[in-house]
Amino acid sequence: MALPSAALLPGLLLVADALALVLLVPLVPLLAPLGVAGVWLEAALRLPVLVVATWLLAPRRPPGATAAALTVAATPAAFGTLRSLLGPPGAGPGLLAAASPAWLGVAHAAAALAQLAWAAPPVPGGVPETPGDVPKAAGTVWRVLALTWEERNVLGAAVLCLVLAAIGETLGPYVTGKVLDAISSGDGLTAGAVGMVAAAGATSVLFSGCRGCFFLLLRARLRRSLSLRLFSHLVHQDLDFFQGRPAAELLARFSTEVPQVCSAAPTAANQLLRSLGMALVVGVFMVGLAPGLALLALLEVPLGITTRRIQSTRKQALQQSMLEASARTSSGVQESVAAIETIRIFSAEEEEEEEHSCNLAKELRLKERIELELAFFTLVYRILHLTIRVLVLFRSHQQLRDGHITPGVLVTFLLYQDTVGSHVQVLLYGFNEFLTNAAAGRKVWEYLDRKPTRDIGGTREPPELQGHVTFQKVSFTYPGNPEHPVLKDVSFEVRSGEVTALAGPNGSGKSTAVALLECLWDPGSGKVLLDGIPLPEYEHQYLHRKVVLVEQDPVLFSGTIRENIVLGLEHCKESELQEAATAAGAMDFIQGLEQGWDTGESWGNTKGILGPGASSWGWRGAGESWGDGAPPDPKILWQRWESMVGVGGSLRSDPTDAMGLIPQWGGGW
Ligand SMILES: Nc1ncnc2c1ncn2[C@@H]1O[C@H](COP(=O)(O)OP(=O)(O)OP(=O)(O)O)[C@@H](O)[C@H]1O
Repeated sequence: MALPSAALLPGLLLVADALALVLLVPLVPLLAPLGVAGVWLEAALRLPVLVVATWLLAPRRPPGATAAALTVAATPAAFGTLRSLLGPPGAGPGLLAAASPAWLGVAHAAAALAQLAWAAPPVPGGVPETPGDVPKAAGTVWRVLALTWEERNVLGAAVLCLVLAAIGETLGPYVTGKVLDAISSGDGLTAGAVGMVAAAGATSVLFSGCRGCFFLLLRARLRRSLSLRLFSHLVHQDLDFFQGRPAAELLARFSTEVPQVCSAAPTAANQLLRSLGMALVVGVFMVGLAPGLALLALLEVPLGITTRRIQSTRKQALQQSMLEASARTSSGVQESVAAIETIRIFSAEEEEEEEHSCNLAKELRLKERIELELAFFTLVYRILHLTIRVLVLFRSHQQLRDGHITPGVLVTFLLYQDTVGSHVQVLLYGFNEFLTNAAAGRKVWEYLDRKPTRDIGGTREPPELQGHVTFQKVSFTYPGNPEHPVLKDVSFEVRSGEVTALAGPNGSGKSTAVALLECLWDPGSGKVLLDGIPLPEYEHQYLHRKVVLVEQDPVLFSGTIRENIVLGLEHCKESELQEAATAAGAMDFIQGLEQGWDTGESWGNTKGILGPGASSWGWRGAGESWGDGAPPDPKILWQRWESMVGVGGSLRSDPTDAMGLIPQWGGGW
């Protein structure tokens, strides 16, 4: 049985390293006197050999092979550095090439353990699996950065303000110190000195404000751009994309994930750039003051990064499950609100309550888990910080005793260490948040990657249509139910100027035939022809202006009556609008309304038109008994729920819910 390449990797690295060390033995007399620099030089020389060795595993080279080679090369050097910093006086770092072969084994075992902790943080148990298709979109971080780059003007302005505000902040104490020096040297308080302090303060305040404003603007623009892109992608998807995918799940992407993804880069840039700059500058000062102590103190950075990395991977997994769990809770609420009549008829209120309570409990468990892990990792990080602090104090005590540093240097160093510590904290936390927020967009990117498969690129727009429909040996199976063919070799004709009815038992495929005629689906085999031309050859908008469907349950969009009637008709004239309303018998009813055609600016207003008059239009729920007025529309209830509990949602209209009767046609194309 062939060993997987990931299992081969440690053995291969061990052999390659042993070979490299044999080659390095002649260099030991040159490297040993260099101390810490020597061990790092040795690591740098071993690294290319190790990296080249991993290429031998191609084409099944495991991901992370270069990182493994890097860890193996750096582990002995890092150990040697620590040993020389903390070990007994005179303890050198020690070259691996000069050590006994057992050290090679120990170094590789330590590196393998570090790799294991980095690469495979234990997957949190008891977390509900993500439903349906697991997010696969890769490169979420790069995609967030690419999205942010599209708003580079605003980003540039924000970063410029950030730099100017940081300069103002840094200059403030410096200028204040200079003024104090001038006062103490007897020059007195000059207008110039006061002006400098005021200018530094004003610069800091002004640009801090602008910085915040530009980052907020950036976030808003990113949100608009990503929401728009996602929406236009969704409305062009094939219908099978929407099958079995609750609307609330899709809406959760808009209400939760899009804002989270769009806040990733602005928040990170705002926090991280400043902290990175400050940490680097102060870190350089620390190295200048006491290099040995600085190396020891700065050990906190890689160890902190490792801890945060493990935490981040676990948090991302938990958060993904949390997002899925909230999407499921939302779709449960939406379903219950939409199907309230059915629930009432079956007196299933308690079952629904129970299910909702179960969904909420799952969410709560995940939330608790996230918070517990946060507390645990904060504790680990604090212990790490404290340990490094104690080690620095211990080492500085030795250096003070030996006269390598003065008490003044020690105090300055410890103050710097605090500053760097707080900025490193922000860096690690901010970076972790950035990764988590960027990862929240996996499903959004996955949706954006999905291309519709149906071709709607027809071009025919004949000036005249007879309206002669032919079904030629049409067979069709819904993609969501491939086992159950709905239409098998169906052929019939519908002639222009005649009223034709399709009759058949429930589920025999009447609505499906109408959906095929509306070009909502492509037949699996056979053809649907209009005037002898297959439907896909007609231009999309042209076809849908000519082939019209009146559903049993019309969908009412938010907006005015006028907007609902002219939906999809770009240049509809007033006379055509009135003609359509008169033909539908709705003219008197519309004219009787206080705001006429403009009634229903929002869903709240449409309540007023759900009356006996409206019921003749077949508006759902009209005139039913819901207490003292019109029935509360599920959409309104859902919106209220959304604003109350902070989840996204709206109603899904089932596009296949078509009337099983081909309506009157002929002459009116
Ligand atoms: N979107 C869908 N996905 C999978 N199966 C579907 C879908 N829509 C309808 N079906 C199935 O296809 C079959 C035909 O449904 P269709 O609605 O076309 O029948 P119908 O004759 O119009 O029924 P009715 O008289 O009840 O309206 C049924 O078995 C139905 O369950």
